[in-house]
Amino acid sequence: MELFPRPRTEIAPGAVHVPGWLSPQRQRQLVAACREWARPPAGLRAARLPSGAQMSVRTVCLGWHWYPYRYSKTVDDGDGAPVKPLPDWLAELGRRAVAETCPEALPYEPDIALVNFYDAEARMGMHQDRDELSRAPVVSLSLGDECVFRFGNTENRKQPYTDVELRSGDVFVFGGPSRIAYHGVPKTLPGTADPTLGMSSGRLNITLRESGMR
Ligand SMILES: O=C(O)CCC(=O)C(=O)O
Ligand SMILES: [Fe+2]
Repeated sequence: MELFPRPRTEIAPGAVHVPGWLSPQRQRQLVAACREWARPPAGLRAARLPSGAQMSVRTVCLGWHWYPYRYSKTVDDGDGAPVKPLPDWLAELGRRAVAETCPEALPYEPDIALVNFYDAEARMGMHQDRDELSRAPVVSLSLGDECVFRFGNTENRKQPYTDVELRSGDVFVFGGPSRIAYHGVPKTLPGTADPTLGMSSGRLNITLRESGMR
């Protein structure tokens, strides 16, 4: 229980942070599921950017495999295996998040999940999520260690932006005028996770998206 419950906040038009949205039981279920998804084939790996640099975040994809800067049904930049399916229960969870934060975006049929794992050193630079054809909202679920999530503007990586603390169980939905806002994770706060969650260390983030592709 939070001594001072964190309020639901609209960070920018169309960008809503709902703290503590996932029950502890649901968080444990998601952590266990991520552990399964991370296994090969088509398991967890660090994507390589066009510059040649490897991302510090490791990712496993469901539904469609993302690599800089496109989607595929197979892991073209890795073992070549078919991407794992996105389970209906996870799409349903995304739908519930949209229904509670931006019902005008319904119906919502996410067919992509990117599962990101951050160790203590991992970060994600400011970027836009714009490899999807659909402009339906992105639903972001956080598990494990807290992080600083930087949510910016649609023009560039710089100010104005807002730093939001995302904790395990929080949902952050961005759509509408904020759908292609720049965002990133400048740092995580190692050691802040609840030990009963089933993760010894690190942070997991799941983003659900609609591809607009067939
Ligand atoms: O880890 C996060 O909270 C954000 C992840 C993200 O922006 C992405 O996967 O595109
Ligand atoms: Fe993103």
